[in-house]
Amino acid sequence: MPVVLEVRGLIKRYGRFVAVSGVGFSVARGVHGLVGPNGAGKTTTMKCIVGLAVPDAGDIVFLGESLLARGAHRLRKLMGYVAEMPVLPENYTAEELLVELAMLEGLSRSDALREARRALEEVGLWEARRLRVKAMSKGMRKRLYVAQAILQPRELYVLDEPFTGLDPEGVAELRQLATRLGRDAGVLLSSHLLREMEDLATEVTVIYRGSVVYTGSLDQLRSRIGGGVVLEVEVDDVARAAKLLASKGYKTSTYAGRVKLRLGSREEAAEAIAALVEGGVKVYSAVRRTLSLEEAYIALIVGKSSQVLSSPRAA
Ligand SMILES: Nc1ncnc2c1ncn2[C@@H]1O[C@H](COP(=O)(O)OP(=O)(O)OP(=O)(O)O)[C@@H](O)[C@H]1O
Repeated sequence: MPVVLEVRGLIKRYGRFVAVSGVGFSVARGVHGLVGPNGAGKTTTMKCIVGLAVPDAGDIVFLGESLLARGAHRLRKLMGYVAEMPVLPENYTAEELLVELAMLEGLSRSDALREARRALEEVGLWEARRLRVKAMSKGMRKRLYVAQAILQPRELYVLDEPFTGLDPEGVAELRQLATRLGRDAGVLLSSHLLREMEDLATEVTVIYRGSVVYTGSLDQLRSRIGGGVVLEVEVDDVARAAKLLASKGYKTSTYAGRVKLRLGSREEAAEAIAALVEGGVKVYSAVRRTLSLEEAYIALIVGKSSQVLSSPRAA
């Protein structure tokens, strides 16, 4: 797969604060997920790629050319960008706005109209093409912003948290669109949820506090960290159960009347339950299941499995 974009040792500071600290990854054709919790540095990295922020160090190589070199801005026409919180002029209709933008990109009026209409159809805004931006819902604005990014074929699409503000239908449509775009181009798509990358991205880069903690295939990431097994036990006294299990060397977390622990083997489940019963704890139910991708992701970014178990939302 040819590499479309290579980010090398990217550093970006805001004053003395280092927001991005030596980030490196490469994007080939297809969808590449840029995943990390809030404040990890996803938007800053993307802004450096699309030229809205100037890196302090490192390099960004796009189609074999450094974007930091003189004159490289012409290459940015080959990138489509969807910002996390787009601002659009309120008085334009969807169609007028896209035609203007396409003409700014150098298309003739008739070509601009044709491409604007195609883009409107692709993002599901055809019916709303005569609606003014000010009358649009958040989700419609988001779709319109996606439309401006696909006005012309690009080599790279940079989509910053594109699913935010979209309804489930909008999310499904955008996932399809991203997959379609990824057939002929690189698509760098950010999210704070790794699970959003399932059945979408083939490659992912996970960043945490400005540094890359994983870059590579989603399958490899899954097999590397996703093989864990979790036991959830519903008990009468969670505090006592947690203390008992801790004394046996288990790392636990508790929530909603349950104790959750990570297991190394099947036998450990039986041992843990036996320890609870012998210790006088009433066990109402016990469920053994594999670690979800999201739990594994939290384990990866936090670097220790005990933190995984403390997240009830991950269950
Ligand atoms: N213009 C700025 N000035 C100062 N600090 C900034 C600026 N922009 C971002 N930061 C800081 O840099 C860090 C990374 O921010 P960034 O927006 O890149 O993270 P993110 O991964 O996109 O987060 P989110 O998922 O919340 O959008 C954060 O701590 C943020 O507060």
